Order: sequence, then C-alpha cells, then structure tokens
Amino acid sequence: MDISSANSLSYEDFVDTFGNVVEKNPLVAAAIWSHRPFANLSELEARIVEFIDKLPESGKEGILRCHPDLAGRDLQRGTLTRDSQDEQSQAGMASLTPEETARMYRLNTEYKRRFGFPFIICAKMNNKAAILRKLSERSGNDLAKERECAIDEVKKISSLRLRNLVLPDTQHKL
Ligand SMILES: NC(=O)NC1=NC(=O)NC1=O
Repeated sequence: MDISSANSLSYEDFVDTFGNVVEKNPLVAAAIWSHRPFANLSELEARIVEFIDKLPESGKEGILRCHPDLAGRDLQRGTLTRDSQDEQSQAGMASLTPEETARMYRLNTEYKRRFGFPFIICAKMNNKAAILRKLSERSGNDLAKERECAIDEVKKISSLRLRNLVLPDTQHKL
C-alpha cells in the first residue's frame, strides 16, 4: 500500500497492519494512529521512533523484552511471528549446527543475565558470523549503552518491516 492508503485505514485495520512493526508491541501503532495523516513513509517512521525515544527506561526495556531470542526457543518450537521467522531464517539462524545453537543459547543466557533483556540485532542486516561477533562484543557494554544499542537495532528492524508494508515515498520525477 502507499501512504495515502495507510492514512485511510480504520483504527482497527491500522493496528492490524502495523501492530507488529515493533515486535509484539501493537501499542506503538495504536499510539501513533493519532498523528495521521502522515505526509509520507518517513513521517510515519519518525513517529514510531519518536514514541520509542520518549519512553522511560523501563518502557524501552519492556520493548526489548518482547523480542524473541535469536535461534532460541520460539525458533525451535516454530512459534516466532512471521516477521521474526523470516528475519531469523534469512540470517541463517534456522540452519545452525548443534554446536552453534548451543553457543548462541549460552551467549544469549549470559547476555540476558547481565542486562535483563535479550540480545537484539537487526538480523536482515547481519549474517551468522556478524551476529555471533556482535553478541560477544556488545556483552561488554554497560547497561545504559547496551540499552540504547538494542533500541537502535529495534528501530532498524522496524524500519525494514515498515518498508515491507508501505511503498517508499514516490520519488517526484524532476
Ligand atoms: N533477538 C533478536 O534480535 N530477534 C530478532 N532480530 C530480528 O531481526 N528479528 C528477530 O526476531
């Protein structure tokens, strides 16, 4: 759909469409609906970013906790959302060796124990090697820095999901 179609959606259809742009957080779509009509895709995205940035730390951590582990229980059980399934598969998470799966589980467990939320990275912008490397690297961050790093990754994931739903702004031909 294009941005004018998105602007014309009923509240229910808007949340049905955009409710998982931020993984398992339909509140974000429900909240930004008030800002329609959106001039373009960029404004819609900016409203999502603005909503996330204005959350208190506890709210940001709540968003992070709604994300499934990479190569974790939900992937093993087939209970990922379609978006996450697509993203994780594309990054090779569904074809890890048993050793790689065990390493991801161990690193994810240590990371969650340290930070209190799961390791999050935009899977579509990374591959298996990059994910493992960044998981190790970021584990050394302090809480505040890592929270912002994870939120930045949520914004990248959301941006890609949004572009799957709404046609980019039509470039005005000069
Ligand atoms: N913990 C995660 O990073 N999860 C995910 N990243 C994605 O890009 N999709 C996910 O499900």
